[in-house]
Amino acid sequence: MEVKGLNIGYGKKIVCPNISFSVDKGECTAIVGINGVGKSTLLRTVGNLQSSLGGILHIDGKSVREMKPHQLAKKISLVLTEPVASKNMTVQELVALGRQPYTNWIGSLSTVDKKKIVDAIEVLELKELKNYKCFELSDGQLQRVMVARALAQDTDIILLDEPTTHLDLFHKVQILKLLKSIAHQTKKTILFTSHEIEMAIQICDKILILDGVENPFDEPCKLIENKSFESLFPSETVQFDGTTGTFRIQK
Ligand SMILES: Nc1ncnc2c1ncn2[C@@H]1O[C@H](COP(=O)(O)OP(=O)(O)OP(=O)(O)O)[C@@H](O)[C@H]1O
Repeated sequence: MEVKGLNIGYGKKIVCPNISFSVDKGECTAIVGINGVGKSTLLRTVGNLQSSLGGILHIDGKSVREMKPHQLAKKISLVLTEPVASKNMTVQELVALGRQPYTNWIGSLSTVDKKKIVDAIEVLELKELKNYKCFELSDGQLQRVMVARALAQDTDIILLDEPTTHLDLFHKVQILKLLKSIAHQTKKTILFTSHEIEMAIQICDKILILDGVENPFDEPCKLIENKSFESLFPSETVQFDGTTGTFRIQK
C-alpha cells in the first residue's frame, strides 16, 4: 500500500493534511496520535469508506478509487469500533460473514470457505465459544471474534480501528502480538490505530505518528532516534523517555 500526500477530512474540511507512508506485505503498522487528530478518518479513507480530499492512495500500484467494491472486499478487510449489527448471531456465524465476498448469491459456503472459518476460529482461540451468541460475550471476546471475521475474509490487507479497546493489559499484548505474527506468518499487511504507543513501539514493524503537520512514519527505533514521540503530548504533563521507549508523567 502506498500513500502519498494524502489529505483526509469531511466535506471540504481537511482534518489531517499531507500523509505519506508505504507498507509492505508481512508488515504490522500502528497509527498513533492524540484524540481527534484523524486516525479513524485515515483508516476509513484507506478502506474506501470515505473519499480522500486529495493525494495518492494505491494498492498493488492501483488507485483504490478505481477499484470496484467486490475487488476491494477481497483486498481489504476492516474491523471498526462500531458495535456488531446483530449480536444474536453465534460466534461461528459472525466469523462466517467474513466469507461473504467469496460466496455465491445464496451465500452457501464451499469447503475452502469452511476451512478458512475453522482456521480463523482456531487462531483467535475461540473454539470453546463458537456456539455462543455474541450478546453472551465480553467486549474483549467480541473483539477477538471481529478479528477472526477479518482473518476469515482472507484479504491481503487488514485494517483495524483500536483493536485493543476494552481489553486488559494481558489481552492487549496478546492481540497485538497475534496481529504481528499473523502479518509475519501469512504475509498480510496489518494496519491498526491505537493509543497504546508504548506497546506499538515494542511490537510493530512501523509506526505512523499523525501529528497533523509532518506525520512521521518509520520503524519505531528510528522514530525514537529522531525524537518524533517527544512533541506528541505537552511536555509539562507527559515526557517521552527515549532510552526506555516509555512516557513519564511529570509530577
Ligand atoms: N462524520 C464526521 N463529520 C465531520 N467531522 C468528523 C466526522 N467524524 C469525525 N470528524 C472530525 O474529524 C476529526 C478526526 O476524528 P477521528 O475520529 O478520525 O480522530 P481520532 O484520531 O480517531 O480520534 P480518537 O483518538 O479520539 O478516536 C475530529 O475533529 C472529528 O470531530
